[in-house]
Amino acid sequence: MSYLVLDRISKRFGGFNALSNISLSVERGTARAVLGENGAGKTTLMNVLFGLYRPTEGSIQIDGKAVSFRSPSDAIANGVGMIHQHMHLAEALTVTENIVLGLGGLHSPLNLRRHSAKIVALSERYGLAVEPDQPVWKLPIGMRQRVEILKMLYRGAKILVLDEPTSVLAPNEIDSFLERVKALRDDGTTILFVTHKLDEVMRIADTVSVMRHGQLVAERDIGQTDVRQLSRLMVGRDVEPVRVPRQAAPGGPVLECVDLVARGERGLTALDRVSLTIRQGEILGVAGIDGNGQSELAEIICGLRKPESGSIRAGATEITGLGVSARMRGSRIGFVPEDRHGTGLVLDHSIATNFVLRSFRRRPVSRLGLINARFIAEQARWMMKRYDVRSRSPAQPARELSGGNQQKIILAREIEAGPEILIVMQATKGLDVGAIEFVQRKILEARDRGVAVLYISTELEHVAEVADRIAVMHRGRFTGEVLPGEATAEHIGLLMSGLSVGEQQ
Ligand SMILES: Nc1ncnc2c1ncn2[C@@H]1O[C@H](COP(=O)(O)OP(=O)(O)OP(=O)(O)O)[C@@H](O)[C@H]1O
Repeated sequence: MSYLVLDRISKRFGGFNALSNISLSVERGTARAVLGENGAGKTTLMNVLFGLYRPTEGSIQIDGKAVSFRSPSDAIANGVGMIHQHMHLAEALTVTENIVLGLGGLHSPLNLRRHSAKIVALSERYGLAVEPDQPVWKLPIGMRQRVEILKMLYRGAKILVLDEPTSVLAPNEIDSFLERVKALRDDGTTILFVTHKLDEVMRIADTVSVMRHGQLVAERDIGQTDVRQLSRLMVGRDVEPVRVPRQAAPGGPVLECVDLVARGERGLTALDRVSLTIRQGEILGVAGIDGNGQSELAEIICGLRKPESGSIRAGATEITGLGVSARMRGSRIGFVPEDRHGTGLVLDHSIATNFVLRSFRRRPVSRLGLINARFIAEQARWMMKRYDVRSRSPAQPARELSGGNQQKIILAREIEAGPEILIVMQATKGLDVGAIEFVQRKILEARDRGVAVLYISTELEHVAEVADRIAVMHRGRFTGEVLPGEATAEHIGLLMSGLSVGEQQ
């Protein structure tokens, strides 16, 4: 019998079947990829395995023994650890404190030192280097993720569930992360990982399960399949990169930034004299490894952050000193932020309410301070259809939707406000191939209506698909500008790491 068996698992939320009769078996010391469109039920299935949800029907067996989890601590006690898409560490505590938090008996510094030594030994064994005494807020994302993994291994996890683990990592961190996962598997840990990235599946999975609409639709050994087949199994059709020929040449300048200088959270220079111009009906792509000033650039243009010096013009208007509401008013600037949960949506509010976050003070959404609920509901139905937001009702809280559907809500709200300038950060992160195609198409349609788009992403291949020009950012500066199709990924990669061609070792 297989090491892990999920037997006919179903999960209903109200009248909605999120999982229907899923049976899945994984051998010890192998890696199973779980693929599927946004909303297919992957996270729900993993949450059932980790004790966050109780299945409506079905059972779980580990190593031949029936188990039933009422909570994540039950799952952990039975050797199941999970690393979530959004990390759950206490920022103010150190790495060691985070790892041992909840284990009990930790009050003496001596105990902490003992734990620290064991954590270092564990991290060396798996090549998961961490600094035990550093507070978590000081750590880059990649290292935080290692802390989460160590936390689970420290509790004796034999089955590790990774939910879209690479979606938070920079391209240069992904390779070493995948190597670490392989090392864990080769050491006997059973891995289940959810991803949308088919190349990663091919690189580290031994077997793959494909889900669609809450059901298991296919299972393959990795040697029996390829990227094209998996993509078809996921979305039920072939998906090609979007190619939308432009309707007209770009017009005059719409957004002009000159010599923007800014400091980041820790007082270091985040932007070092950045200048850019985007014309009407043009997409300027900004590629770069996360944390090289992209967020600061977007926030300064939107008015969420003040530059130390430099100027910004939108059309003929100087907007440098204006706040965010003045810039958004009159629908000048649309913003799709990187942090969908914190900035993009109000998670506890309904889909319909999230659609009107920009416009609730204006007619026809409200009049004399009274909300027009009927209009909001009708508009929500229209927007959901137009943007393919899959949900049972406009009244469903945004929190309950899958990542791809949440992103479509933000995009719909920002594009339908009719902006002249659209700033999009990490538009495709965590999205399935079908949703990526959809989102890219909507952005290209906005371009063809004359919107000037700043498209910031760490996913280079997607920048190259939509941008008219690509500016590469490194340490707060533009290190080069290239035309998609003319520059190789290697050349852009060099610019991303601050080297020019010929400088590489
Ligand atoms: N707590 C909940 N209450 C109601 N519906 C939910 C809840 N959690 C998830 N759902 C619904 O279950 C379905 C599956 O969601 P799930 O998050 O598992 O999808 P996913 O495959 O992980 O998607 P993604 O790739 O976007 O993360 C979605 O339609 C979602 O709206």
